[in-house]
Amino acid sequence: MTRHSRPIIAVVPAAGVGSRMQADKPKQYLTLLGKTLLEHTLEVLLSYTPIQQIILAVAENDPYLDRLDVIRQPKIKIVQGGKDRAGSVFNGLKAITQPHAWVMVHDAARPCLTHEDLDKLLQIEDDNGGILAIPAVDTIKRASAEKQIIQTEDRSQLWQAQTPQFFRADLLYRALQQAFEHGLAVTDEASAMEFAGFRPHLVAGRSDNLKVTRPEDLKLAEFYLSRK
Ligand SMILES: Nc1ccn([C@@H]2O[C@H](COP(=O)(O)OP(=O)(O)OP(=O)(O)O)[C@@H](O)[C@H]2O)c(=O)n1
Ligand SMILES: C[C@](O)(CO)[C@H](O)COP(=O)(O)O
Repeated sequence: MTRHSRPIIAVVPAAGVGSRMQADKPKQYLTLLGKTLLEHTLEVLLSYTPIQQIILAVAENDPYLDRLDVIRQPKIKIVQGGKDRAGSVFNGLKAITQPHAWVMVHDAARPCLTHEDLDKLLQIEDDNGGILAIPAVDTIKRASAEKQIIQTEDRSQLWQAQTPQFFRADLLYRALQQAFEHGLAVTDEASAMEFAGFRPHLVAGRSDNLKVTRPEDLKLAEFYLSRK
């Protein structure tokens, strides 16, 4: 199976409530430049031709999804999300039917992703897979439970993980299963793959591929999208 012949499937976890956003609806349905955050994210993936299918994991009884025309695109398949992000991703993986597929897991909350970064990720072809990430640019502090700064970390080898995270779908499925069985708290796919013994590659991404998480992130994301 060469790099160019493997099926590429995107799994988009979009079943969160966005509690840190403190908004009146889940953040993926907040509007930027006249479209929801989810529409922006899906449009980036739909327009990236190497992606053959998008599996979208949404909350059970999501009352917003049906209002979006984009979800009726034939490339998009809807599945029910899980109790946490990893559960939503796992449900998405279960819906992949293509043998030898590779999966790009991308947060619905990251609408500013570029095809330029996707191209970089697509260069990965060994079973370790890889993720977009940015090197730490601030001084990093480790704080005690009382949030008192107790020490400064060496940031020279620290990176902030982003998404997409790109792996062979079958290997990621098994790695997540193993992580769940061992009660591992999985906040990204790479942590499950590392637990399974793989060494995912770090691919330097753009710092504007932010995850919209807190209220102030929305205007920043809108600014980045306006420059596209
Ligand atoms: N049970 C969940 C929880 C999160 N997500 C998705 O995972 C992505 C990244 O998670 P995060 O930014 O934490 O989103 P939320 O969990 O919605 O935010 P919060 O933690 O502030 O509630 C988001 O696109 C979110 O919709 C998901 O699919 N299923
Ligand atoms: C997957 C991720 O975006 C990589 O940084 C991050 O772990 C998601 O964390 P969240 O708390 O679920 O937003």
